[in-house]
Amino acid sequence: MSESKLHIISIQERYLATITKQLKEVFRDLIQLSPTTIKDLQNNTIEPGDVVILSSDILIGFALQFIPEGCQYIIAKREINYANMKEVIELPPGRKILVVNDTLINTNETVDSLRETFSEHQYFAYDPSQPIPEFIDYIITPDETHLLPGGLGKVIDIGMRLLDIEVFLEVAKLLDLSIDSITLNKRYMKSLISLSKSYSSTQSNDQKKIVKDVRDTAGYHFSDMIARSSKMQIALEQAKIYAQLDQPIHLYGEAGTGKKMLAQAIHNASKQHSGPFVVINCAFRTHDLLEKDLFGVENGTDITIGVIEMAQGGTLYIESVNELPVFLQKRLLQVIHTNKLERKNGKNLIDVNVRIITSSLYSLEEMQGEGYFEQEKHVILTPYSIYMPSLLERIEDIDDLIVDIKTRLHRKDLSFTEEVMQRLKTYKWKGNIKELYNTVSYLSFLDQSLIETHMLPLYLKEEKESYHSEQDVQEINMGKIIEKIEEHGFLEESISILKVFQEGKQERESFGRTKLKARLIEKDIDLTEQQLRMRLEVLQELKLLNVRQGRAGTTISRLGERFLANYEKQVI
Ligand SMILES: Nc1ncnc2c1ncn2[C@@H]1O[C@H](COP(=O)(O)OP(=O)(O)OP(=O)(O)O)[C@@H](O)[C@H]1O
Repeated sequence: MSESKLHIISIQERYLATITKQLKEVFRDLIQLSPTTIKDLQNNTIEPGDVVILSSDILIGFALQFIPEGCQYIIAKREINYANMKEVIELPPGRKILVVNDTLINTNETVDSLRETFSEHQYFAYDPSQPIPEFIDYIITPDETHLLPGGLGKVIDIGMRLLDIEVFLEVAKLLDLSIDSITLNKRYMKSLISLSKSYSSTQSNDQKKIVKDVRDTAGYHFSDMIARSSKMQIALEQAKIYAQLDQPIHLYGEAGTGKKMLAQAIHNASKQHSGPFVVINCAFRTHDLLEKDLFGVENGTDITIGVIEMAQGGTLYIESVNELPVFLQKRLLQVIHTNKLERKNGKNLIDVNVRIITSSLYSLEEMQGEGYFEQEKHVILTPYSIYMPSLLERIEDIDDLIVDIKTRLHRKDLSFTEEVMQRLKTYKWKGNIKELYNTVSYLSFLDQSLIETHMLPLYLKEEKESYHSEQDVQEINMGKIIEKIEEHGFLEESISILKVFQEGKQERESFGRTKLKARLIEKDIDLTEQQLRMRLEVLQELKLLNVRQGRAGTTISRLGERFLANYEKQVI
């Protein structure tokens, strides 16, 4: 293995995980990889002699301050994954294809790659500020299907763009790796296949390899955690008390809510703070592998140490603990109770002193419920658990969180227009704080001091459905909506209209008036053109429908879906 490290720096966590996986597949154990998102980049992590890959040239200005003199850096050239292109190859020539990606820069890059290789078709970059062209035959997207406007015909998902072979050749040269170009080429081809859509969808979770490294640094403290909201303050108060108790702790909450950050802060406030902080994720590992990775294994004199031993004197943070099979939970519980560990095939008991913190999307009670583990119930590893609220539950923290990321990126000067702030505050943030950080990091690198709506990434610009309204977050006001529709005297018809749109959504279809009329006739509702228009106008006014220009047509909104679901419950 090379003495030097290869640092990979990216804005988006999801992209970072994918390219790190690709680099691991190609270089295997020839080099040490150190992936970091730009927001988590800290001083002194990159050392002279190391090599750095920056996921985009917009990071140069910011990242250079962390890269010591004499360190080489490479801008990651990205390429579409040809292993996913079968469907495109099979298209008859001359198709008109709309390309949808998360930002206009990325969309244009993807269009360029497609034009270069599949020049028999015409490509159009999707720009949400422009109407969608009428004549589109297909849509191509690199793993961004959630951004697609509805009802636009056939979608081909070509998967995330990966690193170009040039990046690998350059890294091998800069780090003087002992790998010849033929082997490197072969492994590169293999990485395209193993990271292709079809390959990963035919694999079971068990076969998937883990992306994250087990060793981690605990860089965060309680003082780093933004907590203006009462829900977050409660979580922090509990954590501060539990940190001193020397007991295992369970953290639960949606993805990206800061569970790992809190685990690090607990570690740093605990007796174990000078010991290691080790992370293992139970998802995507076979039971056999999990056993070896956790407890270690002995084969005669050949001993592999597991993460529990690695965390000796420190903290072991176990993510996705609900994926840990019961027989291993029982063994873990035994370690917690006895402070003794037995390796797989081990002859002796080993003394261990490790603080365990587990995390999951589920609470301990939920994990005890049926369905998570075939027949057996989850073993309660600890009675101490902390709920991490979602960003929507603590939306009053958003201003401080935005200031925090701007400070971390030395972009305190960056400001947002009122409209942008409004969008940030009403967006659904399904990926929670992680997604907020990715978004603000991206905006910080646009080289602008004032962010206006047209500069926002696609998902914030266009997807009205992704936004919540006051009613949506709190209680949807059923009575008021029903009253409003009943004023016009067409409640039952409106429910049928919403149902048609709901069915359409499941079939990924939107409707123009003609198609809608036909579907309603099938339900024995025959409305004139004018009656239909009036009903649609009222439903749109109540935000139960999203009406889009051009071929995108009309679809049911999130509020509409919730209204319908509640209405049906009430009727039953
Ligand atoms: N309270 C907070 N204050 C400041 N930053 C935060 C806070 N919570 C989370 N973050 C930021 O959000 C990022 C995501 O948090 P983290 O990785 O801890 O979430 P997670 O719940 O462990 O996610 P997952 O379940 O997806 O692994 C962190 O890197 C951190 O930068």
